[in-house]
Amino acid sequence: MTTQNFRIPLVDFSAYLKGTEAEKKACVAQIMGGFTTSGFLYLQNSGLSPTEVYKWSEQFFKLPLQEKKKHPNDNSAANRGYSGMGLEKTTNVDIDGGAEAVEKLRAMLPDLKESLEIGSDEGSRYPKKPWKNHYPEEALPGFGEGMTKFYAQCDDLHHQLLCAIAEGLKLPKDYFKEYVTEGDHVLRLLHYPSIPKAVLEKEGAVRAGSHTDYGTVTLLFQDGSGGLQVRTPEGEWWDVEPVEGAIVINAGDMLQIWTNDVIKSTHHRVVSPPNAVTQEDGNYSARYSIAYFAHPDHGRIINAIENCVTKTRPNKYGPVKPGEWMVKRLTATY
Ligand SMILES: O=C(O)CCC(=O)C(=O)O
Ligand SMILES: [Fe+2]
Repeated sequence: MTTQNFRIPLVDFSAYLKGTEAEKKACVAQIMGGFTTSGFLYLQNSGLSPTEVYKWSEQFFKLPLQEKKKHPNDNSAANRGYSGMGLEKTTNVDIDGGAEAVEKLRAMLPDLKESLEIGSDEGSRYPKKPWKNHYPEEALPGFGEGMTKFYAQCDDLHHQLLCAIAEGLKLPKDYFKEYVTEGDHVLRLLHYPSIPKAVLEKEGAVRAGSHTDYGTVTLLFQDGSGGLQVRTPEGEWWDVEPVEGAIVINAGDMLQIWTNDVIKSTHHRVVSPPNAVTQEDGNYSARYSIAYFAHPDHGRIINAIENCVTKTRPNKYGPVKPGEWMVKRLTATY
């Protein structure tokens, strides 16, 4: 593949949800076009709105640091709670170099962001887990309820996307369904604080370092700030400009492993926004995003799908346990 056929299609998902058979088929082809080239697409008319969650997110990050620190994300297996500025270093150097390589990178180029990770809550939909979410209910009553609702809505969209992907791979529509029942997904609220222009324009400075995501797909809601970039096969950085009302969807490592590289889990990062207007004080304004990392059930085994393995495309990855993959990568990057 070359940069020439690299694309991030703008997909009207209502064609898949409510269209005729022909419209559905065309929509599936568009989705696969994105996932098999750039690994990214924009999704419109998904029925999902992040407006309420953005409001909660702004309120959460405005809380005093000592309040936020009452809810630390200090356990990679749980992956729930607050991470302060520069704590996580999103990168892939862990895969080859391990935690030590990440540590070196973090010292040089810390990520300029803070985040709150949220997992599934025990209830009618998901089983009990050994960990609980850190909801700042005292400071923000209703926060937990809002997150639980949005988490499930994102999961519904995840299921619909997996059906479309299965169809695109010529598999039964519910092929993936049995692998995604336990709610091992992560909802992450992200805040990239306002920052002096000079800091972000320093050589190598990033709001979030280059990395791939770990799961099936990521649903990414970004505000109008810009700065998200995806890496082309030639190693150039391609702007994923914000499109109002559209969700950015990208494939993660698990889909790449499952499909033996037919679907791409592409490197992406967040840098200084290309069209940003600086504030009067010379700062870039704050950026908010919300990411939903959908994951297969952590205890399952993922192996290459049969029709993605051919003589010319031999099985590249061994069997992988999603939970082990994620903990290994999170342990190194935090
Ligand atoms: O904030 C963004 O736009 C991207 C964040 C991201 O890629 C991640 O958290 O994995
Ligand atoms: Fe990411």
